Amino acid sequence: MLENLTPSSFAGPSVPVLVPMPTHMELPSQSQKDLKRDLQINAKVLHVVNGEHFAGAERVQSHLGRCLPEFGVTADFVCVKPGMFPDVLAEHNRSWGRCHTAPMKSRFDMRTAFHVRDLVKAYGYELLHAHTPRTALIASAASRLCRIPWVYHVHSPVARDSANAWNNRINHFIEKVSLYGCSHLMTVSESLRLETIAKGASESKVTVVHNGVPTIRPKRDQFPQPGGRWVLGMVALMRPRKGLEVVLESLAMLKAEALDVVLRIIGPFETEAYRSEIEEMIHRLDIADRIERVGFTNDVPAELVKTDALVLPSLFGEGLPMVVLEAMAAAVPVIATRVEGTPEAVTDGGEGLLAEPRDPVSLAKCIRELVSGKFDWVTMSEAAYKRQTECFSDLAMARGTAEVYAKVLGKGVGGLREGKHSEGSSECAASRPLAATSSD
Ligand SMILES: CC(=O)N[C@H]1[C@@H](OP(=O)(O)OP(=O)(O)OC[C@H]2O[C@@H](n3ccc(=O)[nH]c3=O)[C@H](O)[C@@H]2O)O[C@H](CO)[C@@H](O)[C@@H]1O
Ligand SMILES: O=P([O-])([O-])O[C@@H]1[C@@H](O)[C@H](O)[C@@H](O)[C@H](O)[C@@H]1O
Repeated sequence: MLENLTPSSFAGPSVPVLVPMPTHMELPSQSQKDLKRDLQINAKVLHVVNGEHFAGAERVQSHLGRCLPEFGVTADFVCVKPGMFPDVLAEHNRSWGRCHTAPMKSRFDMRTAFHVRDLVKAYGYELLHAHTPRTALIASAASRLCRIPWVYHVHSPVARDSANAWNNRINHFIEKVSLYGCSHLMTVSESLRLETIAKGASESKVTVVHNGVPTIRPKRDQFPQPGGRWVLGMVALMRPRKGLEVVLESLAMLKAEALDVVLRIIGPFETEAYRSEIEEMIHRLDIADRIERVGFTNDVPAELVKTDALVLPSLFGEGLPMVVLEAMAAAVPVIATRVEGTPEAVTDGGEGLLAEPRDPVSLAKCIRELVSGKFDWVTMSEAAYKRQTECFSDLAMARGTAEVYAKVLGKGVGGLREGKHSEGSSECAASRPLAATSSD
C-alpha cells in the first residue's frame, strides 16, 4: 500500500484532465545557462501533490521535476488524489521524477501522512514540498513524524480559489492550521506574497518564486492585420472564475460593430452543467458564428500559433496563470484582467492589454484597440516573448525553488539572497506594478 499503486488501480478522474505540453523547446539562452552555474545543493525532495488534474499547479510541479536536477536536486512526487499526474510522469520515464501514490480516502484521512513517512525512510528524502491545503496537512504531519522540514508553495489565494464558498472555507482553515511548523513559503506572485504576509506569515519566511515556462516559439506563417480577421484564444480548464462569460459578452459588442473577431475556446469544461450554461449564453447572444470550440488539447503551442492574442478574463483567484506565460513564450500578446499576479507579467500596452475584471465593456475596449491597430501587434508580440525569456523561464523558477531548499537545508553554494524575491526573478518583478488583490 506504500507506493506505486499503478494509476489503473484508481478510479478515473471525475472531471476532464489536462496533459502537458509537448516539447517545442529551443536551447536555453546564455542567461539561462548562467542560472545553473553556482548552485548545486545535492538534496532529495519529495513533493506532496494532489495529482488529480494536469492544470496550472501540476504544470509547475512537472517543470520543477524536470529542471531541479540542474541544481543538484532530485525531486520526486507523491500524489494524494487519484488522477492524471502519475500517468503523465510515467510517460516521461522518470526523467521528470519518480511518482509515488498514497491516496487519501477523505480530505482528513491522515493515514497518508504515515505512508509519506514510510516513503521518506525508504528513499531518503530530506525535505517535503506541499502545494495545496490538502497536501499541506499531510506534509505538516509527516514532517513531525519523520523530523524533516517542509516547505509550502502558494499557487492561489485559497480563500477565493473556487466558486464553492464551503470548499474555500475548509481549505482556508486547513491551510492556516497546517502552516505552523512550515519552514518556508514560496508564492507564485508578489501579490500572493503580500497576501500571505497580511494573513500572518513572517516576512522572512516568504519568498516569491515566480512561475516559469520553457522558451518556445512555434513558427508563425500568418500575422494579423487591422481590418482583417482576428483570432482570440482562451486556454483554460473552463470553470466560472476564469470569466468566459465576460469575453462572450465582449464578442457580442464587437460583432455589433462588425469587427471580425473570433474566439477559440481551448480546454475542457470542469462540468457538463457549466458547458451547458455557456452554450445557452452563446445562443442567447447570437455569436455562434464567432466561436470555435477546440476542447482539450495536449499541444497548447500548436493552438497558440493559430491565435493572434490570448484572452484570459479571470474574475479572481489567480496566482500567476501559466497560460499567460505560455502565450508570452510563444510570442502571443495577452489580453487579460487586472487581477492578482497577472499584471506582474503583463503591462497594459506592453506585452498585452489589461481590462478590469467582470467588465465586458473594458475587455471589449482592449480587444478593439488591438484589432484596430492602435497598438502594433509585432511590437507587442516581441515584448511578450522578450519578457518571458528574461523573467519567467522554467529554469529561473527551478533556481528560485532550489535557493529556498538551500536555505532551509543549510546546503549548497550560493544559497538564498536576502530579500523578498528569489534570484531568478528579482529584477524582473521589482520594476512591475503590483496587482490589486481582489476581495471577492
Ligand atoms: C485553482 C488553482 O490552483 N489555480 C492555480 C493554477 O492555475 P490554473 O490551473 O487555474 O490555470 P493555469 O493557466 O495556470 O494552467 C492551466 C494549464 O493547463 C494547460 N492546458 C489548458 C487547456 C488545454 O486544453 N490543455 C492544457 O494543457 C495549460 O497549458 C496550462 O499549463 O496554478 C497556477 C500556477 O501556479 C496558479 O496561478 C493558479 O492560481
Ligand atoms: O480541495 P482539494 O480537493 O484538495 O483539491 C482542489 C483540486 O481538486 C482542484 O483541482 C484545485 O484547483 C484546487 O485548488 C484544490 O487543490
